[in-house]
Amino acid sequence: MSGDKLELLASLSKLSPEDFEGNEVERLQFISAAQKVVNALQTNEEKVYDVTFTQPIVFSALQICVDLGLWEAWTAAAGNTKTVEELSKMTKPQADPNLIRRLLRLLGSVGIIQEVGEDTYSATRFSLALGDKNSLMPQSIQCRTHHWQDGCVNLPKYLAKIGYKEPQDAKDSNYADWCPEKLNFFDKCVAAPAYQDSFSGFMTAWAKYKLPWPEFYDTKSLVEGADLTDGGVLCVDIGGHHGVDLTRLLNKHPELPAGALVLEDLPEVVSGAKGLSEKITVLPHDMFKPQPVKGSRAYYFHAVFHDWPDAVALEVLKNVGAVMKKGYSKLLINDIVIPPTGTSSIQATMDVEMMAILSAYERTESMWTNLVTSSGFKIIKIWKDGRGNESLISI
Ligand SMILES: C[S@@+](CC[C@H](N)C(=O)[O-])C[C@H]1O[C@@H](n2cnc3c(N)ncnc32)[C@H](O)[C@@H]1O
Repeated sequence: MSGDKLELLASLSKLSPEDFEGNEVERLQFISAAQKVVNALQTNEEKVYDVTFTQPIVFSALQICVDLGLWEAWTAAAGNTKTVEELSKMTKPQADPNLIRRLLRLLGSVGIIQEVGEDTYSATRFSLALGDKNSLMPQSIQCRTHHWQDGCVNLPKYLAKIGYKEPQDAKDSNYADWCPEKLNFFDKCVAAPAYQDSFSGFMTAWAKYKLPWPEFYDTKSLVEGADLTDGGVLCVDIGGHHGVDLTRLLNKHPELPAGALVLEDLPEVVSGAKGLSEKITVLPHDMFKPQPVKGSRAYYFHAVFHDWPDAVALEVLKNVGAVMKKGYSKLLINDIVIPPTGTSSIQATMDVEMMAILSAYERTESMWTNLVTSSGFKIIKIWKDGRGNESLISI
């Protein structure tokens, strides 16, 4: 290889997130450019090998090491350099050392762990996180096994079965088609606590990654225009899961009184909300039933409408519209707005996964306008997160 290519390789291989000093847009542009380089350099045979052969088996190896408690034990041992023999002794039940050797060789070859010598490995930032439940990475791996994996495998068969119509039926979904009990996604989560836990872990990890909404939406004017006397409510977070978004709002406005923030989700979901501020009222509620909190300053939905096709989303909007106070209440929808061009792979993946799991979709600006106007609302402004992922639609 020529000297300048070697120099370029050497400097690129030293890059870390810290080199971008919190400039997320630049970091993401760099990743996208690096992926284009890989695409340009790979032959078709290498590409098909990677997508069809490498990626599925790498995932299996990750899950097996989660099941064997290997990541957890290795992280507890500070991720220190270990031999295959030592690592296989950490597994429970104790696995055959040669089985572990072969899995680790695969994971070393794709950079999940680092090979430092013959049969010897050290941990990486990612493998350490795989062994730390607080990072929510093990739960996220489990979530693919519980939910995404079979849904993705079934989608081609399901689409052929329904004549390649765009899935729009929230009940007769691809998920229900493959699920042994024929349940839909959220019903399966309610029926099987382990499935709810893995989904909650994945979603909490993803919520942590997102830019907090009070950083790109003007929450100050929301608070200043609110009447919080006599138990007035500032914000109801509908489908708010474990309350991360209300916590972020409270962190920005710590002066808010108790009761000003209301977290709503299904009972099986809000029961998992731990360590919330006492200022946040937790209200188990099914959003398909009439909204119990009337005249709040804001009704906030984050990544909720992307779970539902328009016909169902309209029912939810109707329930909220019925309790909003004219000229005072605001509807805030924090979700992806698919751009006309240049959709990121994160946004496009979310869109097609929503098809596979829920017969749902991400929406373009005109799709949002149609949905919102069909329920008698009007978009006032779309606030972008500045990172090219989500936007806050203020109505
Ligand atoms: C994709 S998650 C988004 C959670 C959270 N807003 C966030 O952004 O992290 C969708 C949420 O809608 C909730 N959900 C589903 N069906 C619901 C229903 N009928 N009533 C209330 N919440 C529901 C789920 O439990 C889940 O927490």
